[in-house]
Amino acid sequence: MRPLNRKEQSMYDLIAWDCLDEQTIVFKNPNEGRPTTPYTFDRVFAPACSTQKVYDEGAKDVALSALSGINATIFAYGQTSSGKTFTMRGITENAIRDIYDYIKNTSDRDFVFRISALEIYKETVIDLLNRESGPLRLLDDPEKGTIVEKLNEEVAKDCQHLRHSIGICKAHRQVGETTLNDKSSRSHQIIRLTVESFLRESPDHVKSYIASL
Ligand SMILES: Nc1ncnc2c1ncn2[C@@H]1O[C@H](COP(=O)(O)OP(=O)(O)OP(=O)(O)O)[C@@H](O)[C@H]1O
Repeated sequence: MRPLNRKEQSMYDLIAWDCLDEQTIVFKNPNEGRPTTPYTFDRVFAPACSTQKVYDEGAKDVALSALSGINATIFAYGQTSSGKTFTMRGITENAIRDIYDYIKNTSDRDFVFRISALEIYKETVIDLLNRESGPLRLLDDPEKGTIVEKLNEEVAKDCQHLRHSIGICKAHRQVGETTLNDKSSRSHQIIRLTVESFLRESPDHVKSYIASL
């Protein structure tokens, strides 16, 4: 649950749900006489929870599992203005920090990161790292599944470079207004990070491959 934003506070809105515990929320029924139904989740984060806590307890393990070769996805789903963009930004920043801390502490391996980012807006797929490329086509590949033709994939040279690329995606996203959110994303965004890692003592052809990136 997110706290009320400035606009909602200025309109004296009220939070409609109570967190009973870390798994349960219940609708605050204005008609006290009628019982309300509790809804149970794996984990509920109350409005005062920091994004750091949401990341630590809800996303960190998934983000770091990618470093051990497991495909991992973190996604936010919900109605307009529920806090998806806000939360995903915090999660992405925390994940980048932890990934680069992991690299620093893994001295026997070299890592290569590639980033790609797309936006789906009104049925059109756009490359967020190269908006000028125009709408991209989706193709069905019998082995790889759905692929996005000509989607740019950049090698992230270091942490700053990765943050810079994510900043470009943020700047390139469509923003509009909905009745509930002045800065609604009005679109879906997918950021993909691909990780390759090699033992430092790799054969020469692997070292020259890394150097060529
Ligand atoms: N955890 C939070 N703490 C404080 N403010 C928040 C939090 N989550 C969201 N907000 C604020 O609530 C508003 C709506 O959030 P956000 O834009 O992230 O929603 P959204 O789900 O991405 O909406 P849309 O689908 O319309 O793009 C913004 O003003 C944002 O700053």
